[in-house]
Amino acid sequence: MGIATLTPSQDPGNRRLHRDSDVSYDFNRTQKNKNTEYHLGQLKAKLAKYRQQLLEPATKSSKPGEGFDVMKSGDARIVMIGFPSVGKSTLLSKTTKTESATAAYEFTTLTAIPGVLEYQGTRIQLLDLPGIVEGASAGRGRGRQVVSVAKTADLVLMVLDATKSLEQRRLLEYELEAVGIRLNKKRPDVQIKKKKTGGVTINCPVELTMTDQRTLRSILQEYKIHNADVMIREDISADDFIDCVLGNRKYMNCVYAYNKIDGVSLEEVNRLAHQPHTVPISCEMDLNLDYLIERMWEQLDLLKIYTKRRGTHPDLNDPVCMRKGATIEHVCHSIHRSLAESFKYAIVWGKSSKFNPQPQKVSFTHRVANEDVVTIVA
Ligand SMILES: Nc1nc2c(ncn2[C@@H]2O[C@H](COP(=O)(O)OP(=O)(O)OP(=O)(O)O)[C@@H](O)[C@H]2O)c(=O)[nH]1
Ligand SMILES: [K+]
Ligand SMILES: [Mg+2]
Repeated sequence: MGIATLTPSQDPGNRRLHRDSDVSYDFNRTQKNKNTEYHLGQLKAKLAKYRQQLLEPATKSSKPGEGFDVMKSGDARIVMIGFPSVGKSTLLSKTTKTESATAAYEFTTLTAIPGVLEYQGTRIQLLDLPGIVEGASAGRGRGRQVVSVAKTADLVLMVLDATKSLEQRRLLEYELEAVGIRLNKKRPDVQIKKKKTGGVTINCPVELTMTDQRTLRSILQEYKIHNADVMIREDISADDFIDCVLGNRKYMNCVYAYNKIDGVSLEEVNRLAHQPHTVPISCEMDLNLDYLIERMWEQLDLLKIYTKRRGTHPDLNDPVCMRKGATIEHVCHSIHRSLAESFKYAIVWGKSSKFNPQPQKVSFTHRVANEDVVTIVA
């Protein structure tokens, strides 16, 4: 039992505390941990602020055209991130009709090269990029350009060399995290509403096991937020909270592809295959590439929308693919450019219909759900 449940009225004079040395020891330790966590929380808030300042001038001064300006095309974009010579270009050449130069030396690829993956009736842009090096996010090599292109993707494909040290994955994750990308993580359920006066109120119906309100308040103070209503609906850490205060984090899905498994033991392949979001492949020997594409497609989380002309059956063979959060307006645009102009209303059947299984008449701003059937009335 936690000592915190004892109130003075339940235990006058704290007799139990004095008699039970184990408990008092625990109490001290908990107190000490709490202080450590508090100071660590403050330190992290300062660090995050400092990093942000480091990143800002570069983002502002970068002129259009300085990055890799490749037009987005197709239903979604996947960006390949990896160290030099792990096989990114080989993978692009194997899975798309685009040839990207490959060679045994590092930095063969010096710019962004787009290819198109065709899968399940969808066209997905796969972007080959230069390899990045440690310190990329701080400006080494073309690292900053590469990691900023990563932000434009719907999915990050981290390409790793199965014959190299396992450290490489953590190093790459660090580079992406440094520019505000969070991989395979949901945006924490936290709302911060700034006010003019009234101080800080923290509403938290769940128990916080990784941090406490004192730490969260000090983080707000660090960012000069002195008046705000904060609503926390899940057990977050101090880092999560800093992410929410900064508000510019990008939460992205990521698939880890370990290439060159032709050079490692079966045990190693087995171990890699059991890690979350991980697919072992060999580009050279054409191993597991189909499965990689299947897994990436799943992680893209696209919505399939079936269109139906009035008085006919829906066309189940040719869905329109949309990103999560898409509205009827997006559906119109992807059917035909001019459809949005003559739009009157739409009828939806499926999960997004308020009357499901009955249809609903909706407007431009209605959000569609996966496998909805939509009729556009123009
Ligand atoms: N053994 C083995 N070698 C591979 C495999 N895939 C690629 N390679 C080799 O790895 C080397 C680098 O491949 P690239 O595709 O140029 O690698 P990259 O990641 O695009 O490299 P940069 O553009 O320089 O960053 C080439 O010599 C490829 O032949 C594989 O599955 N197994
Ligand atoms: K190479
Ligand atoms: Mg390359």
